[in-house]
Amino acid sequence: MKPSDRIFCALDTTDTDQAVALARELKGVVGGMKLGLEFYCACGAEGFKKVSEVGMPIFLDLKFHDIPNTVAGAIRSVAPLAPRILTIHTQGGPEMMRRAAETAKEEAAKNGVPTPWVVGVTILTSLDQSDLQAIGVSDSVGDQVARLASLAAHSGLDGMVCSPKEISLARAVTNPSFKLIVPGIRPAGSAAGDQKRVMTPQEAVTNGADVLVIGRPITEASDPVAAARAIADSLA
Ligand SMILES: O=c1ccn([C@@H]2O[C@H](COP(=O)(O)O)[C@@H](O)[C@H]2O)c(=O)[nH]1
Repeated sequence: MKPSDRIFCALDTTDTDQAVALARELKGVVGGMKLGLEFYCACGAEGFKKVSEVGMPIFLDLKFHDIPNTVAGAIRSVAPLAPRILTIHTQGGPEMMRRAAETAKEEAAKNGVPTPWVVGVTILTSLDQSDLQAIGVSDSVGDQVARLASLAAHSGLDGMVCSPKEISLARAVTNPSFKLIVPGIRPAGSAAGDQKRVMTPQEAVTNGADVLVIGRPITEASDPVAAARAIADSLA
C-alpha cells in the first residue's frame, strides 16, 4: 500500500457533478473518497453511484445511530452500493453494533460484493472535554474513546473512528487488525474550523492511523490536487 492510499478525501458538497469532477482529479493522488450526510441527503444513491463509477473505493459516512432493527435495515438499504467503509455510532450499544456487522456480512454475500468495513464513531472530533461534560460524560475523552473502542472490537466491528489524539489509547485496547479511521487531520498552518482534536497527517500516520479522512484542507484549497499531493508527499 502506498502512503497516499491511506487518504480518503471528504467530498462534503450537495453537487454530484462537482463531487465527480473532484474525484476524477484526485484519482491516483489519494486512496479513496468519503461521501457523508451532506452529499447523501442531497444526491442520494444515484449520486453515490456516479462518484463510485470514477473507480475509487468509497467510504459511506452516514453514521447510523438508532435501534438495532433500524440500523440493520439501513445497512440492508445501502449494501447494494458496495461501499468500502460504512459508519455507525458506537453509542448505539453492543447489540446494535453486532447486528450491524452481521447484516453487512449477510448482505454483501447476497449482493455478491465485498463486505464493507463497518466502523464505529466514538467521540466526534469536533468535541472536547467541556463538550463531553455538557452532555453528562464525566470521564476524560481518552477514557471514553478507549471504552467505546473496546466495546466496538468486542461487538464485531472492523474498526472505529477517533481523533488522532486517541490513536495510541485505541490501539492499546484493540488488536492490530482493527482499523483506526482518523478525521481531525490538519496540515500545519491549516484552519481547524470546527475540529477540536487535531493533528497533522504525518503525526497521525506515525501514531498508527490506518485511514486519514481529510476534507476542507483539500477541497477548499485554491488547487485541491496540489494540496492533496503535498499531504501525500508528507507521508512518504
Ligand atoms: O469524528 C468525526 C467523524 C467524522 N468526521 C467527518 O470527517 C470529515 C472531516 O472533514 P474536514 O473538512 O477535514 O474537517 C467530515 O466529512 C466529517 O463529517 C469528522 O470530522 N469527525
